[in-house]
Amino acid sequence: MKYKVFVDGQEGTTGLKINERLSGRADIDILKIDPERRKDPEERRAFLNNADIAFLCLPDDASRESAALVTNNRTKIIDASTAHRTDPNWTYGIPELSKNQRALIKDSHRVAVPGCHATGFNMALYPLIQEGIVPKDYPVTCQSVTGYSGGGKKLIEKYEGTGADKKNLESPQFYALSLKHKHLPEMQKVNGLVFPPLFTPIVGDFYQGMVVAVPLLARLLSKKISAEDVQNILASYYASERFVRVMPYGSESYLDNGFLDATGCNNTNRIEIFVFGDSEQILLLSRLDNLGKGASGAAVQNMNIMLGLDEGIGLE
Ligand SMILES: NC(=O)C1=CN([C@@H]2O[C@H](COP(=O)(O)OP(=O)(O)OC[C@H]3O[C@@H](n4cnc5c(N)ncnc54)[C@H](OP(=O)(O)O)[C@@H]3O)[C@@H](O)[C@H]2O)C=CC1
Ligand SMILES: CC(=O)N[C@@H](CCC(=O)OP(=O)(O)O)C(=O)O
Repeated sequence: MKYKVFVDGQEGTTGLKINERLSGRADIDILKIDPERRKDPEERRAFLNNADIAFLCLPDDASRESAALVTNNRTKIIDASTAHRTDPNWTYGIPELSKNQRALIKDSHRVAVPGCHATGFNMALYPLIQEGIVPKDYPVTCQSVTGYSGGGKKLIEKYEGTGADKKNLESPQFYALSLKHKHLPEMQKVNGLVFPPLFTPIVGDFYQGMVVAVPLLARLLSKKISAEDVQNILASYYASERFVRVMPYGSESYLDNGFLDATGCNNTNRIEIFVFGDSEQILLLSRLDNLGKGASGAAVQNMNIMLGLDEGIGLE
């Protein structure tokens, strides 16, 4: 028996990647909607309700619409958008987050794939909140450097399209300067933070890959702890996770003459967590592929879990 999978948003950046990841699989039958009718709600309703698994790779409003179009209780939905990430009726799709999360995902019919920045942020910070090291009222800040595919077709067109004024795009650019980035609600909720983090993302002139930084001041933590201790804690927290690598403390050998590039996990479902610093300052850095563990890789990992399969099938 093959599982019937429908990708709503099959022509988009995330949809195409999911198709790529699933196309070689003998256990999956991908249901293809006529491209001309891909935005027609009635046609989508038919495809959505015929699928065992429906991936939503759509803008938020269209994702909400698709979720409402599913009227049977069999189709399982995996939503890559921001629409349902803090919705209590949906399960947050980071299986490695805690001991229970994988089981919750397995039993769920509605899984929200986390935002790419939020994935790096949550996976670095959550264990330290759980261990009572970072207090929930800590004044958390986060910086993140990402490739432009994170902005989907519109931002790709801006960087690659003909007629684009490339001059402005040569230097990395700060964005989301309203300080209301769409990932903030999930960053705050997952960790139970009292205050939203101060989050400043930066987009650069490269296609994919990202590094998310969370700096911590040891004197503001709940326990006396050094960067090396934090690395030990994260390494044991994720010790059995195949897609999470907590890099050795002081991992100078993973740097290129002191530089850390954002593309080191590209085309994988891997996340690498680095810890730098000393007994006063601690810097957590998560490196991942925004299109891998930050989107389509995570979506497929969640699907494998929801189908009761080995979660690594089709993932590197
Ligand atoms: N890119 C990334 O790194 C990540 C993206 N995401 C999230 O995944 C979702 C998809 O993002 P991404 O793939 O980058 O976006 P894209 O803009 O690349 O793709 C979105 C696709 O949805 C289609 N679409 C728009 N409205 C409708 C509709 N009403 N019905 C059917 N299809 C529609 C678009 O059509 P058309 O081809 O005509 O534009 C496009 O093909 C977003 O919510 C995004 O936030 C999540 C994690 C990472
Ligand atoms: C460069 C860029 O604009 N990136 C997007 C995030 C992409 C992502 O993965 O977030 P979603 O899953 O919520 O789309 C942004 O920061 O809004």
